[in-house]
Amino acid sequence: MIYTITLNPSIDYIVEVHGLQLGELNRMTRDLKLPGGKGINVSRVLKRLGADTTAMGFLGGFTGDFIEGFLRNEAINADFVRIGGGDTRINIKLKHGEETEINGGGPAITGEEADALVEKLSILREGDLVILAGSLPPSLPGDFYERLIRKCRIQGAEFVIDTTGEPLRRALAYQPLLVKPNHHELAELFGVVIETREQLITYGRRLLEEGAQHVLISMAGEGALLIRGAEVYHANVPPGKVRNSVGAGDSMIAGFSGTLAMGGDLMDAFRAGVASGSATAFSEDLAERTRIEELRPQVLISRVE
Ligand SMILES: Nc1ncnc2c1ncn2[C@@H]1O[C@H](COP(=O)(O)OP(=O)(O)O)[C@@H](O)[C@H]1O
Ligand SMILES: O=P(O)(O)OC[C@H]1O[C@](O)(COP(=O)(O)O)[C@@H](O)[C@@H]1O
Repeated sequence: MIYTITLNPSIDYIVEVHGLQLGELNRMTRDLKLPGGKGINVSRVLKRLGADTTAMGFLGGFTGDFIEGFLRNEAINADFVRIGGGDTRINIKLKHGEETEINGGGPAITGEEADALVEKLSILREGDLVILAGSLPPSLPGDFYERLIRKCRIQGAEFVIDTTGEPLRRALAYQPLLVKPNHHELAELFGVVIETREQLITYGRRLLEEGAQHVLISMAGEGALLIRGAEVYHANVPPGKVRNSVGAGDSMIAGFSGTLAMGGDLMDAFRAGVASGSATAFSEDLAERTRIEELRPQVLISRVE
């Protein structure tokens, strides 16, 4: 069974404004509300790829109700801790020729609510996969991901983690099946400027040395690198018109992890990851299966080292 954990879900409020004028009244030319947060996006894409998951994390208020209802409509199992201290955040995705994102901090979560989520993980069994993804709401302690990971390990489950900074760093020692920084997050993690593919590989390898089993470095329209042991592979992205890159990284994690979990080999997983990421970048909402299947054969993988 695959579980996703989103500690800080969101409603993604996608707003399009032509000719945005700061300091003036602007009218939306289009808007759309979607459930968001990294683990929730992974659950939605995995459902489309034919894998059932249970989505977990924290939800609160009317925004939490919206997300639960949306997941129910898509027949995705949800087992969230309901919080009393505020509404799940609303993240603004402003399309004005470019994409500008304004993400909320997140509601207050009490110690008891945090404990309740850890307790829910007692359901995990050997062979399960847990995908932990997204930012930590500010009210949770910095080591909360580590607490969840320790619980996964005690229960015998594998885990994937997609977060940034110190929580990602600390997760490495527990040997995640996959980490997927984008090129900016990798540079930020090591406090360096990265300008070449060689530098990406050097710092990607450090994540392996610190414990990760596989490292995917996503580079938006430039494709991705996969590092495992001494091997390094590059994948291009297929051609297409970019409509919405929000959720592209989450879709990549879903395609990669889902393929491995369903018994596919590493190159199948890499190809599915890139095709899923690009299919989302070329769609309004997250990618549909048909689009992913259409792009899959167009992803060309080459061994770099
Ligand atoms: N502009 C794009 N054109 C084609 N594919 C894209 C584009 N942006 C993202 N993707 C696909 O999605 C994957 C993840 O995107 P990226 O933006 O690097 O991740 P994140 O959303 O985590 O920042 C990329 O490796 C690629 O396969
Ligand atoms: O938890 P964070 O880092 O604030 O990110 C949350 C945001 O990331 C998303 O999950 C999209 O992530 P990606 O574009 O990296 O795939 C949005 O749905 C959400 O608004």
